[in-house]
Amino acid sequence: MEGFYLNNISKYHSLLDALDPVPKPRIPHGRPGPNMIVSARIRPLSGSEEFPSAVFPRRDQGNVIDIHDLYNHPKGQPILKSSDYQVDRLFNMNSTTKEIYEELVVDLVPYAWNGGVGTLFAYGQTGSGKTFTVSKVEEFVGETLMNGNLDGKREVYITIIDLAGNAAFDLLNEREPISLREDASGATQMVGAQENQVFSVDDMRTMVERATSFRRTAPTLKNPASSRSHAICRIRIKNTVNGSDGMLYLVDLAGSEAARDVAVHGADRMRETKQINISLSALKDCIRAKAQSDNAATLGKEKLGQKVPHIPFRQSALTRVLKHVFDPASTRECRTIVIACVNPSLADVGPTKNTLRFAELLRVSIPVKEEDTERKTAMHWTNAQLKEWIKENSGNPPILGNVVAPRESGAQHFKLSGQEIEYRCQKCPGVNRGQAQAFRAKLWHMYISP
Ligand SMILES: Nc1ncnc2c1ncn2[C@@H]1O[C@H](COP(=O)(O)OP(=O)(O)OP(=O)(O)O)[C@@H](O)[C@H]1O
Repeated sequence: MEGFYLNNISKYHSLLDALDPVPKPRIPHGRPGPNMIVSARIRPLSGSEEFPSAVFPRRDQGNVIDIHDLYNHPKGQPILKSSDYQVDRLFNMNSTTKEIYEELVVDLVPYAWNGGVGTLFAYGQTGSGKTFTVSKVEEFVGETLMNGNLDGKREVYITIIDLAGNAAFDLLNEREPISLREDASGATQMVGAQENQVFSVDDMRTMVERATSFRRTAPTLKNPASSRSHAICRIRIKNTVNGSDGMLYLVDLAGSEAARDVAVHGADRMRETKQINISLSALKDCIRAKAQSDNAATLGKEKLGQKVPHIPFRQSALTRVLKHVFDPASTRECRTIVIACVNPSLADVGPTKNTLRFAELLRVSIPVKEEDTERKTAMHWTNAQLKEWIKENSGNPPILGNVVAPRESGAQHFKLSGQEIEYRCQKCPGVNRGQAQAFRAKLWHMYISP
């Protein structure tokens, strides 16, 4: 496949140039639930990358990511196959980890400081930037915890382990094997793992670096130092006065690798890849089931006696350690942040689509109709109200030429942010009330709400 892409790079560029410059709008299907945010980070192409980017983020248009793949049409010329995906938060090639930390992660720290359980996962294909992101986030978390700006007195302890298949190892103790056992309360304990107290930012940095040096890596086609295990950094924030301890779990998952990527390696590597993929698949099942269960709770389905999904957290060591995130019986409040990491290269477009398809599945979506009164109002405006709203909200530069007089068909034309838009009201032939409302919602979403 890479040969096909390589031979058709100029064709790819010409197909991209011919694309409609106004991307397809995407109607949001809801807004994120309070306890789970699903984000994506697109890393820059590396200097040595021979393929162009196939990933086009639209951060200011509802966090949509367009992917343009090249399809080898059996009966003729290659054609573009385009798809788009939407996440709750999107970070593009220029975003720094500091920005990601400040926009997405920083709130988890005071949340855990005050007794909550916060978890961050980075997942994605091998070489997509998971370790790059999580290791920096760990450093920033250390700074926030240790800078003395959080109220109250706490003690901070850190444990860092890695999981390879069902075996677990202590990365703060030279990768000594440890065991995972359930205690009487059903919580999974990392038996034998060191828990070190952290007194300063430097302490935290040193421990994270030590753990990284013991992490198991091996070269893959995409990454010469690919992490072949899942690393879990657990930070326990002990409340020495009262209340329960807060927890932060920062999880750098092993990269998913397609069989073709490991084809050059031996049977052991194939087995290892299979193990990684099995545990990632178990994790996906659990996060997905949890998202559905949260959705059901939000919509009140469980009250109506409808079945809530079973969460299979016993399927792997990884999901057992992270049981608190999924366990419906848990009484502790948890917040989870998912970062889907993406390498934008055209050669990686297949795994990228898988990563983003899964990110979409994880989103807990609270229906906009029921929850977002502002949007609900937007959907019920009259045409005169819509005109007024466009006039007032089109920002800078304002709508050019204002709203053009209605045409015979009943359609109105106006320019918003430099783009000509045709608004079709319900008087237009073939447009019913619902479609007119949906169109207003689309406008709202694309141009105003983000
Ligand atoms: N946002 C970024 N900016 C610059 N370089 C990056 C970025 N993200 C990743 N890289 C670089 O890309 C390479 C692969 O990144 P990294 O090791 O974090 O990938 P990974 O997803 O953890 O891979 P694996 O699953 O194989 O361990 C590294 O050389 C890293 O420095």
